Amino acid sequence: MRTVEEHQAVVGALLSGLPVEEVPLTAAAGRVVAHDLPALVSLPGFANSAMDGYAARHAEVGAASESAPVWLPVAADIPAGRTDVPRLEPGTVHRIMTGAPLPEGADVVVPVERTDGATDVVTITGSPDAGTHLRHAGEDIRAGELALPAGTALGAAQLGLAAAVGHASVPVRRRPRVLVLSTGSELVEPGLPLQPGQIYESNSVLLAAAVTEAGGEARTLHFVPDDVDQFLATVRAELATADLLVTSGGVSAGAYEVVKDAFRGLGTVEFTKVAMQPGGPQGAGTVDGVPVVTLPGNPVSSFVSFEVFVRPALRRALGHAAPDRLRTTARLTAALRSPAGRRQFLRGRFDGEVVTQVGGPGSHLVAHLARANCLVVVPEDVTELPAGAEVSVVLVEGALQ
Ligand SMILES: Nc1nc2c(c(=O)[nH]1)N[C@H]1C(S)=C(S)[C@@H](COP(=O)(O)OP(=O)(O)OC[C@H]3O[C@@H](n4cnc5c(N)ncnc54)[C@H](O)[C@@H]3O)O[C@H]1N2
Ligand code: MOO
Repeated sequence: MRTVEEHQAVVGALLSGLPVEEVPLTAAAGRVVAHDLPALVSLPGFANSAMDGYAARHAEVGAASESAPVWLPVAADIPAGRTDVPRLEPGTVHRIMTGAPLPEGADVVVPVERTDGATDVVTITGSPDAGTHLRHAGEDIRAGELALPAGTALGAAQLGLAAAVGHASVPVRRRPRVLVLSTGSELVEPGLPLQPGQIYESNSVLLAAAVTEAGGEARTLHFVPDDVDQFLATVRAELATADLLVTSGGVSAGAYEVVKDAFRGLGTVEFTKVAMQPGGPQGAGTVDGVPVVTLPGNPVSSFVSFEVFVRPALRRALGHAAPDRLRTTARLTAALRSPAGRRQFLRGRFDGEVVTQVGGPGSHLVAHLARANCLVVVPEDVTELPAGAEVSVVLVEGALQ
């Protein structure tokens, strides 16, 4: 039996770094920066005002108060975007707006609230300290400094920064194209009537969503019954355009294990057992040179196997600096048991402090899975944990929501 880490290494080795493409910022949400991106300009690009008010010399306005106002002529008006800013001559102020370039000679901005707002001669009834409400050139980042290191995931803030420092597009790794194929003669498309003994096919929806969330481009093939020829024909019709094929079902010990039966003959996919639960029966290899990972059919097993093996491999191929989920430790609200010799990935709900198991260990409990926001990891050599014990928790999608 393989350890979790051994099988992670096998799956990880199947996928290599994806080619780099340049995409416009508007299409780059969720992608991963492929090369270090420097700032093309400094931020701020020039000294500017942080407030709407009056650019002044502190020596001339610092003593202003309600009882002893200071009156000064307004020599210029500087809205944001003005490019020809005159120098601030002694004995004058400039009306200035937030983000507008600070005139040379000014060392304070008096907010409009501390004035009468006049545009000819302004009455100043108070002043902040020298240097207040000024933003300095380059205080956030300087031109040439590293803005976004390779491996950064592009969320809202990172995309905003990329634009702010002057990039119109970003180099990112191409999304891996992942084929998803469910197997099982009991499966029926949701929306159609069920006969006794049939169930709705759910793994392809689950896995395709997981692929997308991991940064891949999922293509769901129509599920196939437990028929080796039909399965192989379906796979081969599409495989050439894929970076990875993920199958579900047909890998355990029964009489109709379509995935195992179809791929074992090729000699390029290895079927094995991993010391974990759920997700014991696993397979990985290549078919016609294309990486293939065969996940067990129980929905929770498919989900957990994807989380443990496929997601980190996809994210590594995408160049993520942090391919793994965030983990934390939390205390259990109730005791639990775990089988010896297998790492358990129990479903849990973490509230930011403690964690509660959601449902039992059964890998068919998909409704309970949908209520969980984390996986509680119980090591192979631990069989019992009391309430209050500290456990390792993997925060899966929706954690803390
Ligand atoms: N004698 C043994 N039986 C089983 C073993 C074993 O070692 N010896 N392993 C068990 C474990 S653990 C798992 S996990 C499952 C894995 O089985 P398969 O990968 O072959 O999956 P199936 O038998 O096709 O299905 C299992 C279960 O999941 C349902 N299923 C399958 N595909 C879907 C789908 N696309 N959508 C929704 N539900 C699906 C299926 O109806 C079964 O109930 O084997 C155990 N048995
Ligand atoms: O190991 Mo299976 O994946 O529990 O249900």
